[in-house]
Amino acid sequence: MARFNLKTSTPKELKEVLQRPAQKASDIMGIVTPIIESVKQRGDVALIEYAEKFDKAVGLKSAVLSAPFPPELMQLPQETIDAIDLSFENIRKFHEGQKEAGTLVVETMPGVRCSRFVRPIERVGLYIPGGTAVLPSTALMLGVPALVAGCKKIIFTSPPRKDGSLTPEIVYVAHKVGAEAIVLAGGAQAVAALAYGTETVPKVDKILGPGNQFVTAGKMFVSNDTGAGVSIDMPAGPSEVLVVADAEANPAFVASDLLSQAEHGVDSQVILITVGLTEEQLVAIEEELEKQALALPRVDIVRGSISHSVTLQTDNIEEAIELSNQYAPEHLILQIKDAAKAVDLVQHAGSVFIGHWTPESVGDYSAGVNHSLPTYGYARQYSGVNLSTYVKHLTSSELTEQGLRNVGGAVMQLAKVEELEAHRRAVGIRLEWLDSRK
Ligand SMILES: NC(=O)c1ccc[n+]([C@@H]2O[C@H](COP(=O)([O-])OP(=O)(O)OC[C@H]3O[C@@H](n4cnc5c(N)ncnc54)[C@H](O)[C@@H]3O)[C@@H](O)[C@H]2O)c1
Ligand SMILES: N[C@H](CO)Cc1c[nH]c[nH+]1
Ligand SMILES: [Zn+2]
Repeated sequence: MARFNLKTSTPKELKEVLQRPAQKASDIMGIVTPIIESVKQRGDVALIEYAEKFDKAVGLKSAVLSAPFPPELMQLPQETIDAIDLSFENIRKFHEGQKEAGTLVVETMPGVRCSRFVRPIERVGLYIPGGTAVLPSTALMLGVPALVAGCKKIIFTSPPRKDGSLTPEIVYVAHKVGAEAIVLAGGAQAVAALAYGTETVPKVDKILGPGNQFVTAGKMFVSNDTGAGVSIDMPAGPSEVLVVADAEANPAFVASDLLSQAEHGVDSQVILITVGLTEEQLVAIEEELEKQALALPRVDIVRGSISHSVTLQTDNIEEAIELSNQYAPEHLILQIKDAAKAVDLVQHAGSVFIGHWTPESVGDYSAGVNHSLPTYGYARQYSGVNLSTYVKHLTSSELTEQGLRNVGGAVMQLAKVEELEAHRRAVGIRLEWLDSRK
């Protein structure tokens, strides 16, 4: 990885090296717009055609597999079932813990009661990536909170395999979370099917899930189409990790964490920020990186992602976290002395992994935190998927006669300022009625 030193680099240089590779790509919208239009116009036929074209899936008779899912489609080794079940439970517990205590009620003035309460989003479409790697863990990360939140209709979508089938792990998770159907489609076409509906794909209210640039662009497109009436979770694109390591960090652990995200795709990006390391310590990490990378089955993908990844050298933790905040990584790993304390300095990150015994992989699969997180620097303004991603907050107001007397004057005055006479009268007519009874 190319090295840069905070002391000798200009702010312009730093901005440049911290740019995401995906942001350098051009005209993705130009590619996804005709795909979305085609699904809108031609429905299932288009889905099946795109599955043949992009996923090389043959023999697809239907674009949808509906529940109840046949047991033969979810045959799995017992150790995989056990791993899914354990992860399911941890994810369920953590998201269950996020439930709000109940209705929030505030009496803003005597007789003026304002409340806020929660309702689940009824129909959710969950995108499970399946291009370079099939990710049943994402099915867990998206499906379990939907179940906990009480969403009525859960629809999965994932690219089919070349023989037109789905991986049994995804079918098993769909069954466990009570999904109604699995759409056999990936990319922007899957997003379009969920947003507009087709002959067999039910339209949903919200689309969630990570994916490559085509998926992310598709989600952005449909969420901007007021005719679609669909929202999205966030832009969750190519995986990224930023590791902060000081002299206490084990070079082998640091390298393994960088590689765990580098292997996702050539457009993944991994950043290492070192704190006060000697040349010898830096070289030790670089050597580990090379040694471990060469032993990986996905070494070619790693070569691609490492080619646009960098090491930044700093002198202290404050500088390191400041740079990390500037980058706003999807995952931030702190392999430093007193790592838990440094979390106070973190302003922008999707999910933080604290200390030497917390590899990011535990969050990807089984710890309980969600792995569907904002990338491209959107951790500045978006949260990762969590229970609130699946619900809406409604508010209510309830006034007594006294309450209307207390607040009515202000309402009438502001309505007058805005020259909205009917608004003013809706209050005035009631106050007059109350006065007439005196
Ligand atoms: N941010 C997160 O929380 C998070 C979580 C998990 C995975 N990820 C990321 O999700 C991504 C998954 O990407 P993936 O590619 O493996 O799977 P994917 O399912 O997102 O994309 C595969 C689909 O892309 C479409 N596609 C491929 N080439 C195309 C082209 N030339 N034109 C139009 N459409 C095309 C096809 O329809 C295909 O089905 C990875 O980058 C991974 O790092 C992110
Ligand atoms: N690290 C990915 C999120 O960026 C999620 C994942 C799934 N499987 C393995 N990892
Ligand atoms: Zn991962």
